[in-house]
Amino acid sequence: MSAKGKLITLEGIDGSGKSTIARRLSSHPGFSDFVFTREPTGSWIGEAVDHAIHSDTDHLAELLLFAADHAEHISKLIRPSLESGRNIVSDRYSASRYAYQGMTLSGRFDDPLGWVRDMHRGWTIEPDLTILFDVDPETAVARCGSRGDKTKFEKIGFLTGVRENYLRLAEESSESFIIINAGKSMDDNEAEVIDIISSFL
Ligand SMILES: Nc1ncnc2c1ncn2[C@@H]1O[C@H](COP(=O)(O)OP(=O)(O)O)[C@@H](O)[C@H]1O
Ligand SMILES: Cc1cn([C@H]2C[C@H](O)[C@@H](COP(=O)(O)OP(=O)(O)O)O2)c(=O)[nH]c1=O
Repeated sequence: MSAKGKLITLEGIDGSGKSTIARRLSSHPGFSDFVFTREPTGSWIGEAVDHAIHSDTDHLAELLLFAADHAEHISKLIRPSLESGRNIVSDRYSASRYAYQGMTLSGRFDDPLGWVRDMHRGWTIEPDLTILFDVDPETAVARCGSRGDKTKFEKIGFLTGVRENYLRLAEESSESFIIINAGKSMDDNEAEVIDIISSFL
């Protein structure tokens, strides 16, 4: 039986440049045997999530859709790929929920980030490594300026809170988080991420 694969996740606020790097890695020869995936997924539940984030859906309902998409992602792709020894890079994963829904649900729970994290316990698969693309929200929003599929989350004030949540997560799980300064060029970000993943594996 082959050894278990590793789960590496890319996280950060909208416009931090994760998807650009995921796309570059997926065509890099050193990553040809990796599984590349993302959340929200392309499943029908992911489509429902997409509907939620482009409307004024109740925030708890929205969290539960994201979580349902995560459960489907784990059972259909993440667990089988890891068990067959494949390494995975996922553009967003559970920490997106802790950071974003930790913001949307503020006012509804005393510690929304902690509440959302707790509701994943017992069924999620924790990443082996999370690379946090840290960038200031002004830069991130400016980068997103021209893109057509803007979500309701791409606002400086909101993303400032999401960034704080990510930094809290990184501090609380420092053994599995690496923070990069994603304000650099795409080439520099790519080189740094390749270095991090190569030394991790
Ligand atoms: N390091 C960078 N410097 C300048 N622009 C960038 C950089 N990384 C990504 N971009 C641009 O910013 C926008 C958002 O990037 P994207 O990778 O989709 O971010 P994310 O997936 O984190 O939301 C895209 O138009 C992309 O071309
Ligand atoms: C996975 C996930 C994403 N999100 C947010 C982050 C994004 O604003 C949006 C996903 O849209 P997407 O177009 O995938 O954004 P990006 O290119 O920045 O990754 O949903 C959550 O709020 N919770 C989650 O659990």
